[in-house]
Amino acid sequence: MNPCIVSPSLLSSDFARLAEELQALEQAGVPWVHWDVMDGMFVPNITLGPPVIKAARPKCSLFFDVHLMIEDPGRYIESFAAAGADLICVHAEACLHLERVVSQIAEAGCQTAVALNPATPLEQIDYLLPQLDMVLIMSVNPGFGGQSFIPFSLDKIRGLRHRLDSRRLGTRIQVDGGVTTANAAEIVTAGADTLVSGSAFFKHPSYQEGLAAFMARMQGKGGPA
Ligand SMILES: O=C(CO)[C@H](O)[C@H](O)COP(=O)(O)O
Repeated sequence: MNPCIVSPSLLSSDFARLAEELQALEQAGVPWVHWDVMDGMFVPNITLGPPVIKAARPKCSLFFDVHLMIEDPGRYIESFAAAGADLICVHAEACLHLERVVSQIAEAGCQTAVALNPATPLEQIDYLLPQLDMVLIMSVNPGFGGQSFIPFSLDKIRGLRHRLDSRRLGTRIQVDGGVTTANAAEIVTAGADTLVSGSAFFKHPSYQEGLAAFMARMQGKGGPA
């Protein structure tokens, strides 16, 4: 399994102070940040696009984990890559030709990832697993922060961990939605190595504390929830 990573979801950050937020996260030792890109079509919410990511890119060296919750994302892969994405994640449900879009991400020089909504079965990406750097298991229906973790997601994480290990694949398993310090250990025990957290992470008085609390839980050391 890969080393555990926390990727705070910027959806819960202060967008009016985005550059300062990124710098504070970097200083706290956070390795990745998760950008939630929403188009008001694939999900019932609208957030940001390539110009915001491009403006943020020179402000920090954080790994930009870009989650596209948009229809037909193949139209925008090169724009997000040029804006500074390190990893681009597209939804299986949003792509008519998923293999083509994943190849497009790799050709654009980014790490590749596919997200599955809670009700989408793992079988949809079986053939693609060797081409993926990461699979994102959505543990809420995408669109908004602050929702509750859907319990059957744990079974899905276990199923994916089994599929990856039996094929000796080092693909990361990311989990997004309702992830807190109270359930982080259970999610990692199920097989995930990359946790996205928005509301639970940003509620910590300092990002250093937030990161320490999540890492302690992910490494099975307990600590305050
Ligand atoms: O993709 C998302 C919503 O679609 C967010 O990344 C996710 O919901 C994070 O927020 P929280 O940790 O508060 O659930």
